[in-house]
Amino acid sequence: MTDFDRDRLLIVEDDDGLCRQYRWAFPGRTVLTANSRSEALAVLERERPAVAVIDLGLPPDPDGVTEGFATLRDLLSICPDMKIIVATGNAAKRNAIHAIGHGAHDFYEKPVDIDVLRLIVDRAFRLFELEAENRTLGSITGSSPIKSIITAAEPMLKICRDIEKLAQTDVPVLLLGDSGTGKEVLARALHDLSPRASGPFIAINCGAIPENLLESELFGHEKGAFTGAVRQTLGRVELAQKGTLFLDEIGDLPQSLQVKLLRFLQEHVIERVGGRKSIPVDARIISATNQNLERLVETQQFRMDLFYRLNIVSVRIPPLRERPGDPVLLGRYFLTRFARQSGRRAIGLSERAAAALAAHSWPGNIRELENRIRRGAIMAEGRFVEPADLELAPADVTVPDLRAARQKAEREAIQLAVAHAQGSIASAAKLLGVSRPTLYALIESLGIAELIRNVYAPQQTETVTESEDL
Ligand SMILES: Nc1ncnc2c1ncn2[C@@H]1O[C@H](COP(=O)(O)OP(=O)(O)OP(=O)(O)O)[C@@H](O)[C@H]1O
Repeated sequence: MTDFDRDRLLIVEDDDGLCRQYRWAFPGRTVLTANSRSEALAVLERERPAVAVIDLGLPPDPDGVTEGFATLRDLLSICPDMKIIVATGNAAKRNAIHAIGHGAHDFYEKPVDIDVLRLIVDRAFRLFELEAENRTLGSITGSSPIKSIITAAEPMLKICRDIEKLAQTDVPVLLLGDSGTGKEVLARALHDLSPRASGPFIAINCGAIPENLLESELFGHEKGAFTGAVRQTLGRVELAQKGTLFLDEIGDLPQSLQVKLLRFLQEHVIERVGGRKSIPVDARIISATNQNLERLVETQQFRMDLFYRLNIVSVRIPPLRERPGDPVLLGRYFLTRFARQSGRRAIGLSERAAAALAAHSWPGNIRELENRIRRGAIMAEGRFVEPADLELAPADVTVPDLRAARQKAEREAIQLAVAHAQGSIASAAKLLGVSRPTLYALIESLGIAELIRNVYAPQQTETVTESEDL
């Protein structure tokens, strides 16, 4: 959902008196109020506020926080860009921190100090504005430097950086990756970022065209070259003059045409079918395949000399299951896009649907994800797409909590340091930048004393075994 109203503030609060107070507290902004989660969602859909303040204690659980958290989750599922500030009663800092962990922008403690809240709200609006500008400039691409590539996964970000560098050169690039991993999107990005961007980008799928038509499709033909050749026709290679030629499924190129393509790569000239003239063509070549070209070379189905010409630089694109976080990021992106294209109301991914996306193995990669989300956007009955709408089995919603993640990291760091220090706790403490007693305490609290004793420090004198501290 993109068309937010940048001055609308949603207050979700079940106390009518407080609601009235809030209405006067933000001059210059349109304050919308809701008493419950369902009202908040209705207002969100109608008015699209950029910032919300929600009381965690909402009916039917006014003394607890479950309904407040459910509201936070639902609002963010529909509008992940929205800035949400949570109000916590009774100095319950733990809840506030928990809320931030679940995507809230900020929190404040009740009773309300309007001046403080106004500052927090102003800051949230400012941040929203800035992010909105960034989104317009760079579209919602995760943190990807290339507009058309939505990703936040490190291996793909590295590829985007490589593509940016390769775009400045004219070397042939071979894109390797399974079907639907985005080879064509990357080929186009390579062209768009290159000095050839104002020239044509011409793609041809070598596997999709029958062999007897492929030659003329690639190199063109003269009038009368064969029955039915009623006029001169330019081939894709020639059409790519001053631009980029993208040869998809290059592994399917028949042997006879491999020779002709090789000649073009060596001499930068082509001959149309039925023609005698050599025509110079200046085109950058990008090829792609999901086959193992080296194997095809070994079995002599693909010419080795052509392979080396095409494979000056190769880029291996990881399958979607090896891009942590991307299924959900891309899922939200496609959902927003489909809702906008079809003019339907905005819907979000339920927590269960996000977990199912993250757990699925994506044999069809991004094309499969796109199709499933398209289906989900049509089938969803409520405000949220559920796993069944995506034809996915529900997965466990197990988000690792921060404490467990920290303990795991600490455990690993300590084991590494003790191993490095060959069992000396004093040296390990130095390596880790903590005092020796602190390290002993940590080892004990993490329950790894025995492991350290037995595995990492079997022969040391100064080990955990004889620790005076433990
Ligand atoms: N990182 C990405 N961000 C957004 N959309 C993507 C991304 N990667 C791929 N897509 C979309 O996924 C679909 C499949 O991508 P693409 O056609 O580039 O894959 P491919 O590897 O060339 O597939 P094939 O080998 O089957 O031709 C396209 O609709 C494309 O727009």
